[in-house]
Amino acid sequence: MIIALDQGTTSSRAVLFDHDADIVDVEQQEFTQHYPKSGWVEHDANEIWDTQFGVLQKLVAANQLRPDDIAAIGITNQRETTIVWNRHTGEPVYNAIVWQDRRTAARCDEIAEAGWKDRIEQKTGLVIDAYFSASKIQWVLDNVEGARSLADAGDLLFGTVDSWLIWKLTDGAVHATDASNAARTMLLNIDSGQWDPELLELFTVPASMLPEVKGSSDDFGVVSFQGKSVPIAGVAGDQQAALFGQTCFEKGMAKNTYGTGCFMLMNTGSERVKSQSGLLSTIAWSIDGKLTYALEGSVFIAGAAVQWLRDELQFIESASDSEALAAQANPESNVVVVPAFAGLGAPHWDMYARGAIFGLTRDSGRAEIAKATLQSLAYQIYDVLEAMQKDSGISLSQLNVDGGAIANDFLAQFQADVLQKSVVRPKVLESTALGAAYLAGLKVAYWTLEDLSRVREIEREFKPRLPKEKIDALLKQWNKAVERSKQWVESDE
Ligand SMILES: Nc1ncnc2c1ncn2[C@@H]1O[C@H](COP(=O)(O)OP(=O)(O)O)[C@@H](O)[C@H]1O
Ligand SMILES: O=P(O)(O)OC[C@H](O)CO
Repeated sequence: MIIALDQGTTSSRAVLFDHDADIVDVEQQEFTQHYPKSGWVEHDANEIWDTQFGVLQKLVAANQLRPDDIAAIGITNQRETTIVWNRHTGEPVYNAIVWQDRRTAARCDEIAEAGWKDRIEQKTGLVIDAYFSASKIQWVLDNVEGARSLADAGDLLFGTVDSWLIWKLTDGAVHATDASNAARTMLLNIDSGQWDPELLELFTVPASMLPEVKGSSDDFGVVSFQGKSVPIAGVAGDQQAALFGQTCFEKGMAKNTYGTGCFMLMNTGSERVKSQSGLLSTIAWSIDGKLTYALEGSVFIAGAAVQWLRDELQFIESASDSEALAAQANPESNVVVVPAFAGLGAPHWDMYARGAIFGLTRDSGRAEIAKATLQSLAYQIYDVLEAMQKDSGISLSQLNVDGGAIANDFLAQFQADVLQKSVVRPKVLESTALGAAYLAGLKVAYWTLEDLSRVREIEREFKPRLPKEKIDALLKQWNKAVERSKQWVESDE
């Protein structure tokens, strides 16, 4: 069997897969989100480790696993989130700065104004935005007392969450990442797959802090377990892992994952596609020294908007209750929610947009707001899919979906309506974990690529039901709402 560790934005999961790629068991634990200031989002890196290791131990105990039962471990993770720790003590010097965190927006503006936009896009495939790790590392070095001098002395290490977990699991023996995660730092040249000295200088990051960049199906060291060694053999950023888990192995195949955010990725093969529409070019995976690229549309807030309904507005007790509440909404309601809580990602890229509710009338209530919130996920994906079809020149006939929030049938049906395309939901919604398991299993010859293409099963296909004229009218309102939420906060706020 293979164990996948899926370290997401809101929870840590350990998933056990058998040889048919069926889930045998899942253990999951949520952890604390810290919002120290408006626009800032942090995690405690030790809590990330404790919850991740805790669910691994629970999985092992619940299934009475012995070392020989586990062919390999795969790791997949929330990407870009930045951890800096001391290589001697193992202690993080600051909380993990989460991908959603906007604190470095002004620094990113400065870099853009200094004329770096095209050069950064050419090297990294990314747009200049606080989303990526580079400006976050610089922030830690510039703002945490003593960090800069420790870094200059070679005492600090940087890692995205995968590197942190690998380092902890191997007792500090391995400081490594894979190419798909490295591509999200804004420090990697995605053509060569190497760290880029010019970008390291721009973001003032000493090369000694950086992890070794390995393949996604590779040797990442071993975990000692009951006196034996279990290999860590697969690592990928969660969105690229989901693309792999959905067996999108061929150029032109795409998936969308509905988790905390939404991330649509299309495999573009061995060629990177330059986006004209605000999408990212990124490394999908690196296998046997061969890089595969993807076009990506990143939407920052998706399932997180449902958490907002649950936690801040307290309209529902659990995320899944949003489906029944939305069903009670007045069908004539024209409420539109723009969940730009962390600015807007693709294709708009506005760090200063903020969330808004439009079209409220005296009879708008919880149900109407819940429905509009779920609809906002589908509209955001419509915008990204349009951009992706334009950039790639490929028209998708259907959308492969996965992730926690697409278990919601209202959302899945509305997504099919908005796109006027079928939405195809696989049996295993945990494509992210599955992808990491596949990458690990391939490395240790537990599976072959042919095995993997055979095992994907569809649970349900949602076909469009609403007429195009109705959708066009809804999209017009959505576009108006998005325009009005842009540039809401000033850059110096
Ligand atoms: N039935 C549901 N309807 C709508 N949203 C849901 C549902 N179940 C989970 N979610 C949302 O999906 C997200 C969890 O999905 P998951 O794939 O576990 O995300 P992540 O990997 O980002 O932590 C949460 O933000 C939650 O609010
Ligand atoms: O934790 P998730 O699944 O929402 O994914 C987060 C992304 O990797 C951020 O880029």
